[in-house]
Amino acid sequence: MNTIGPVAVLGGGAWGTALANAAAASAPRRVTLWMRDAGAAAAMAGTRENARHLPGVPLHPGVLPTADPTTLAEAEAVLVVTPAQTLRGVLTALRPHLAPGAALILCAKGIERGTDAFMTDVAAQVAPGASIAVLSGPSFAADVARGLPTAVTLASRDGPLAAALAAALSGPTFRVYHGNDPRGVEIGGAAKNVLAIACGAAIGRGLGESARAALVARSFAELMRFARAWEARPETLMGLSGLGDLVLSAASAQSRNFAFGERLGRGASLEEAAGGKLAEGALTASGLVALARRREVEMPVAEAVAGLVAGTLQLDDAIGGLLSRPLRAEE
Ligand SMILES: NC(=O)C1=CN([C@@H]2O[C@H](COP(=O)(O)OP(=O)(O)OC[C@H]3O[C@@H](n4cnc5c(N)ncnc54)[C@H](OP(=O)(O)O)[C@@H]3O)[C@@H](O)[C@H]2O)C=CC1
Ligand SMILES: O=C(CO)COP(=O)(O)O
Repeated sequence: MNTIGPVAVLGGGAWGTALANAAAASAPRRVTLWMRDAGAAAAMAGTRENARHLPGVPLHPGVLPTADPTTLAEAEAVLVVTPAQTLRGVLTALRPHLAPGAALILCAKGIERGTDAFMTDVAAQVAPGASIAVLSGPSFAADVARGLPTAVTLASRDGPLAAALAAALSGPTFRVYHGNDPRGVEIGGAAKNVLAIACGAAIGRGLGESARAALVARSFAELMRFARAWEARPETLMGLSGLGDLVLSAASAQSRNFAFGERLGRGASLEEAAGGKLAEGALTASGLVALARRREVEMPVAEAVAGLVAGTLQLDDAIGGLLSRPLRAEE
């Protein structure tokens, strides 16, 4: 039974729009899609399309695009879908407009620069006492929006809440599994973006499919080591939000992180490689590596990406560094 009433989505990008559509399609309910730009919200309300971030996808009739934060008060669940580096600012500004009991479902994939904080920690600081969940997994916004089969995970320390939220957002082709290891789920989402950049760079540099497969496997080993050190459950990382999302993002040029790495591999500058698009991994690499070092976790692939995006390491040196590491037992 679907027991969650009105839903709000913060952030009118590709993923926010796709999730707003999914939330409206899963039950007859109001879905408020909050955007920072009143003009863009009005245009979307008129054309019923997010022409900038998700062109060609009709907005579900149940979705109300708006820039007015006072419309958020009725929401029982709030999906927070602005980029990771904006979470603190967006939640700080909008928290006073949210119902005190509203559950926060964090959908950005990243680690905060400067503080190296996980998304759940940022949210807990800004909204102490709020029920917090994380939604992540292999899911391109365009695929979800087109109704292609997709599966994600929604996790909260409050297991029954996670189950209720997952049921409330699931639809015939959008399958939302649930769990109680939000740390594991957010680690998978944040780290896979960094590791996908490495896979893109390898392909862009012409290293071939065998190299990509090796990188995926060694990246996954890094992910597991990191997760164990940061008190996440290994099984979580073996699921949709870890292995599933790593495989998707490492294998598809549809991934902005992969595409960013691929362009770097072909010799583009950092600015050219970004091409004005969001590549969360480039912003998260330094935080991931800092957290890994803090708990003495070896992450050579993530370290290489952090060096590349900081401009302190050249790609061929990064490749040489990875290939000349001492051979050892696989673990
Ligand atoms: N796209 C995808 O397939 C998926 C994305 N994600 C994750 O979702 C998050 C968002 O990605 P996505 O929607 O694709 O990104 P987009 O680049 O498509 O959109 C980002 C949105 O965030 C808005 N925004 C940026 N900064 C702020 C701010 N300070 N305050 C309010 N709004 C802001 C932008 O507003 P404006 O339009 O005004 O610039 C834009 O609407 C990322 O962490 C990403 O990793 C997760 C799964 C799938
Ligand atoms: O997280 C995503 C798919 O699960 C989207 O990946 P990109 O941000 O790399 O496009």
